[in-house]
Amino acid sequence: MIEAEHLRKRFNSTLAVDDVGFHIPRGEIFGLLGPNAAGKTTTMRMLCGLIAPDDGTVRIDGKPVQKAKSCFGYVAQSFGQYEELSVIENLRFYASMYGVHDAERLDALLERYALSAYRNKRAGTLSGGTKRRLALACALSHDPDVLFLDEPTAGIDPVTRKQLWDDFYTLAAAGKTLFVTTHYMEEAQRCRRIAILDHGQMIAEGAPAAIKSELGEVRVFAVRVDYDPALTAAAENHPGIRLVNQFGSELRLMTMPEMGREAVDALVAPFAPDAAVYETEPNLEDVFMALTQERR
Ligand SMILES: Nc1ncnc2c1ncn2[C@@H]1O[C@H](COP(=O)(O)OP(=O)(O)OP(=O)(O)O)[C@@H](O)[C@H]1O
Repeated sequence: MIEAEHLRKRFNSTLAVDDVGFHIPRGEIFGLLGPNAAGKTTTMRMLCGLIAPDDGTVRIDGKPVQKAKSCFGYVAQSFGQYEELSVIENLRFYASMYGVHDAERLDALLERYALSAYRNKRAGTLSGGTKRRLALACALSHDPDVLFLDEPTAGIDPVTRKQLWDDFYTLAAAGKTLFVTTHYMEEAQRCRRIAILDHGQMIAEGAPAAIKSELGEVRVFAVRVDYDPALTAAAENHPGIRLVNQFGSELRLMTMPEMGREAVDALVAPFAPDAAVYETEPNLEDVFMALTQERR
């Protein structure tokens, strides 16, 4: 449904996107993950035809992107609706841009995205979650096959985020293709496939579970210990450790395969003699941090 090949975009001295491509079939939710300034938004804007690539091609449903605009909807990172207009006025406006004047369809969208109660409220007065639902309803007003969502749940609480994701799954199950950029591991984990972008380059692509194999042979140990700067420094300076990451009361250590349990115990003991240490599987955050930090 989305075919992008060898995309490249430069802004003055910054090579924002460097030879990026992917093929995304109908009905898939594809996530583009990367740190700040990795090139996610620039990639998405090229996919939508909002900016032209310096190199490379984009086809949506087999058509060049400029001829496929009615096939997709775009939800920008920042609220793109008119704050002074009411919810229904915004929806009518977006629908009319695509030649849709079907009042029943718009009422159904308000109902579907729990917006009926806010029908005549000014968009600027809505909560963050309700604004996201309005943006989604506007992007879907012409019933597109593809939806581009730029950080769709940034700044949204976990309950509202889950509700939005339930909506995304419903759309994918109905055959829509969703392309999502995100910083959140939990969100990336929900995608069928993801690509990790760093400094404009794709450094990994695949199903979230499969992408862990990009790390090669590593072991991950979790130490039940509160943050201790001395232990963290010792771990960071240890030649057998690839990644050190504190999560609340758990210190995660990604080690080279030859560094085993005894060596981790020996490292931790002088700082936290009673701390429980156990071996675990790498999670997506471990993969993301290791791949992006090592490039730095
Ligand atoms: N219009 C522009 N003019 C100049 N530089 C730009 C422009 N748009 C993006 N860039 C640069 O291109 C690089 C990639 O930016 P982009 O916004 O695509 O990254 P991102 O991964 O979406 O980041 P974030 O997660 O912070 O939104 C950055 O260095 C940014 O400063």
